[in-house]
Amino acid sequence: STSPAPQLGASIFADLTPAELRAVRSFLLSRPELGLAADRGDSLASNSLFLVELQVPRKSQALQFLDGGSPRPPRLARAIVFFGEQAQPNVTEFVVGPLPRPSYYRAVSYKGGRPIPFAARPVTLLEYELMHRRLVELTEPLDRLLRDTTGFWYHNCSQRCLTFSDVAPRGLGPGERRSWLILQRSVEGHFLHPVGLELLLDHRSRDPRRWALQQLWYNGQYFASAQELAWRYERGELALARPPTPELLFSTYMPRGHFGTGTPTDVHGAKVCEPQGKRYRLQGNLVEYGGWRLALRLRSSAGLQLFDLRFNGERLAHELSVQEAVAFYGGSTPAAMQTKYMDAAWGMGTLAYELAPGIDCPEVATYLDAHHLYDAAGPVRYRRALCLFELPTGVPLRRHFDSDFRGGYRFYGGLEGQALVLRTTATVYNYDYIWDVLLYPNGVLEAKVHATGYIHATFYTPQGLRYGSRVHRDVLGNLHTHLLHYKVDLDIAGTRNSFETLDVRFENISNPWSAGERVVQPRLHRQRCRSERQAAFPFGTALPRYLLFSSPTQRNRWGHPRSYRIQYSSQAGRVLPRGWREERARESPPGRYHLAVTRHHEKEATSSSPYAQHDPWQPAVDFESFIRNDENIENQDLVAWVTVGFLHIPHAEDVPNTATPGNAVGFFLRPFNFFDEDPSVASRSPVIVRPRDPAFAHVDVQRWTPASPGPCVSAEPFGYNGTYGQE
Ligand SMILES: Cn1cnc(CC=O)c1
Ligand SMILES: [Ca+2]
Ligand SMILES: [Ca+2]
Ligand SMILES: [Cu+2]
Repeated sequence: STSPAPQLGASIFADLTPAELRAVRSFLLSRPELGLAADRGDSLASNSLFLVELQVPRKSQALQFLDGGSPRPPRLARAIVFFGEQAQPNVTEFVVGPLPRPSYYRAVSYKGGRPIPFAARPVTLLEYELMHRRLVELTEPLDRLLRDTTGFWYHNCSQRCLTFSDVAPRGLGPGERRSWLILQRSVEGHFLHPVGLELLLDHRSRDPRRWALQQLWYNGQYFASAQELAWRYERGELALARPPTPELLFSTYMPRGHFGTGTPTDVHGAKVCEPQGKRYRLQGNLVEYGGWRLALRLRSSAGLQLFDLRFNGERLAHELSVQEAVAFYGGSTPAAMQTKYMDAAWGMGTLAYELAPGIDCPEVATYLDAHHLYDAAGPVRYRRALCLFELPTGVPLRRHFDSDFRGGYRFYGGLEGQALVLRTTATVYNYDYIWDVLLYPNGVLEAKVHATGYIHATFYTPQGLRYGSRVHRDVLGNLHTHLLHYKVDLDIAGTRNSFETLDVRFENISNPWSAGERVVQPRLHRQRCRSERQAAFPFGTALPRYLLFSSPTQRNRWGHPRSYRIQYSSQAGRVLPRGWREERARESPPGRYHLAVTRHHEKEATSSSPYAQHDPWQPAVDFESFIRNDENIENQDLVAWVTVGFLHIPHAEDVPNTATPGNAVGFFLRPFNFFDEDPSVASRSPVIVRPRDPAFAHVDVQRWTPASPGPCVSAEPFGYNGTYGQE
């Protein structure tokens, strides 16, 4: 587990242990003035503790401690309470401390200090259970219709049951809480089995008896009530959805069909092995590998959060973390057109379910459990929520064959390619995101996310074809844009940095060595961004190709400012037209921008919140306010807010699942004149081969690793000839 090893600096960023989570819960429950219910019972009109997690130390305190001299910052917790019992129900966040024996708490607010409306809270398991119970009652009039046309039903069901997927936002303006629900057959892969009925359930009241269906959509038509729909059915006035055909379940992983070649797939394929053991070190939440050293944790809201990222002892970033994942859809059904998912509100960080060895991570990976106190009466253990492993990248980190162009060579040099992978997943209902951070021994860090799992699908009608592909008889895969948001608090050779872009412009000059001729060629075009507005790059405009964070004072041996570069692998684009009334909110967090560079402020710790999904119109964290004051960003502590993403137009091959190849986006952090040469020269893994005689009959192999790696790699010892020529 990632429980803190207190002697290590990294431990100040370690997630709370189960004992610490329990201590915070007991302390808050013991405060009579908070009136917290010990168990959530059956009522939404109670005061309940929703979340407890680490309150990350302030950056200034953390650095003073990590860089020596100052005492360890107090260990604090963040707690979210739903005050549902009050006349004016609300959500309040608290800081609780000090751990391990808390003695105080204080309410805290987001920048701007706006109270968090009760209607903005995430949906709890209790609310889902109550929604289900109410739906059993409300769908009773539809029993016959559902049984006849789908072969499944909701009311009084023990087998052949229907289930639902709910979409969000849950309304069209602040304070609303009414959700469109997509009814689906409860079979393996139910997300691909919409039955053609969508229901709008108003569940705003704290009293579920007052919850009601406001509208229904059945096979292309709207109805004001379940009774109206049932009545139209009884009278034979409905265009009916067709019952399912008794074929193999198309949404299953069960194999079917054959490949066109005889490649065996019933034996194991290639595997990762560590012939001489692990080369990385994990102590508590501290990871060390190939020059890298960092602290990790898993935030309940958004997941992976790394701190104090260093290479060769030098800090490169204070923080690198996932902030939000959004998916904005289009469609002809009400649920599809309403779907703008913002996954932090669905507890994305807690949705890191068990990783399967050999599939989700190599067998040899190290697996870590996580503990979350999120919508539960105590800490919940998530087995194997995170893994780390050294991965052969399958491509050399660098190599050169130095040909003599006469059938021989002067030398061959190669450095095998490996990276340490930190991996976790988030299964946000239908979708599975695989979050990776890769550490390469040349000082490069890659953040990458793969999308897989089931598409969010709706019932096929011909009108749907404007919004996606028909992927089965009754199923439309709706188009959507995925946006993934990261915070990168780069500290390049110190906390004071400047930001500039570098690209090329073409110059047209007279040719200095041939009078009368012209030379057209690229030259460097450098643009220093002096303020936050200048460093905000909206979608729809070309992102300069080099985005550089530099030290204002330190230069490398060759006189260049020591810099790191952010390099994108992304096809993110706009999800709503600018200016549309919900654009500001719905694209917030920083979904308007490929990149925004802001001044670091403690009050701007995250770009999203668990409340963004349910109150996108007045977001608790208004990212635009981070840049609205257009602060100077020269020689300041800077934070990069990075958005990557892609447009997903589902297609037949998204069945049964979206596949990872081609569905990965991310970014690299790459040194750019930060070092004097490639720091991977420190690796002892290169192999150099030199011919020993002019006939190439013998070679000298120079290496710093054993000639034969060990038992799990082919027994053939290393050999190299290097000559080439006619047979
Ligand atoms: C229900 N839900 C919330 N987010 C998702 C993932 C994207 O489609 C699903
Ligand atoms: Ca600012
Ligand atoms: Ca910084
Ligand atoms: Cu998708």
